[in-house]
Amino acid sequence: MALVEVRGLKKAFKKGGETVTPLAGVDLDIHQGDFVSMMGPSGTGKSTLLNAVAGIDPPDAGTITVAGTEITAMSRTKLADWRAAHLGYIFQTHNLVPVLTAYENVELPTLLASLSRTQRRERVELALEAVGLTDRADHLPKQLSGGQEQRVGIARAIVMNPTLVVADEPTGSLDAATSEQIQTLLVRLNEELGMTLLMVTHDAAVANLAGRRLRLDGGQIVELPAKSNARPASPSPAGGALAA
Ligand SMILES: Nc1ncnc2c1ncn2[C@@H]1O[C@H](COP(=O)(O)OP(=O)(O)OP(=O)(O)O)[C@@H](O)[C@H]1O
Repeated sequence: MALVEVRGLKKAFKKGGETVTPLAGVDLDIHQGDFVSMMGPSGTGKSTLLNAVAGIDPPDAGTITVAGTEITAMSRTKLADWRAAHLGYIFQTHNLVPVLTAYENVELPTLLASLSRTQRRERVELALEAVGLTDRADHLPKQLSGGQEQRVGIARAIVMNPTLVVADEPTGSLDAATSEQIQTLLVRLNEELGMTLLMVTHDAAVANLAGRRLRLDGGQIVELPAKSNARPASPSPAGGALAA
């Protein structure tokens, strides 16, 4: 059984007098340890699919099952609890709370879980270490570079050792050098920490980091052939250092 099973997913929006149908019966399997990228024309529905899989925006029809739990059958309240425990979301812009330090921003998701102070501290320290920012823990977002802010956002996404990490244009607002740092980090999350990643990007080079590349167009998913220079699928077990 795949880690994520999407079946017959449909979503339409009314725009003016028209109906747009970004998802017209999408089927998709994502396996444990996959790094999957998704490209496609602007406005085609990539974020709509990502947000459905993330349990943020429910579909009109179809089912999404993650690690055996059908999230499309959950109430809004249960879904919020599920997201807190199982989902990491990496945004295009980091969305850090400006008055909190890097440490406190990463700590936020842990406050929703029943963890002791020591367990919380261990998780936050591991996540900051994973993104190479241990020495910036006490800095406010305005004291960090754009790349460091994005790394804090990534640490916050992985601090609960999520079942699935989704990323919507994670390098979209970064300069080329900073984008490369974040690309390296995404590959490490997958290869070294065994995280399962679903990433939307407009950048073909970033999409090519992934072991599997998808294209969403006309409401359907197309699996692109593996690139000859693509990295092999990661064999590493889920959890890695953050599993503690
Ligand atoms: N809440 C909404 N209400 C109405 N229409 C919406 C809503 N959300 C998305 N849409 C429409 O659905 C379509 C798909 O949007 P979506 O943001 O998923 O595309 P995308 O592929 O992620 O685009 P981009 O690459 O530009 O980010 C677009 O036509 C968009 O305008």
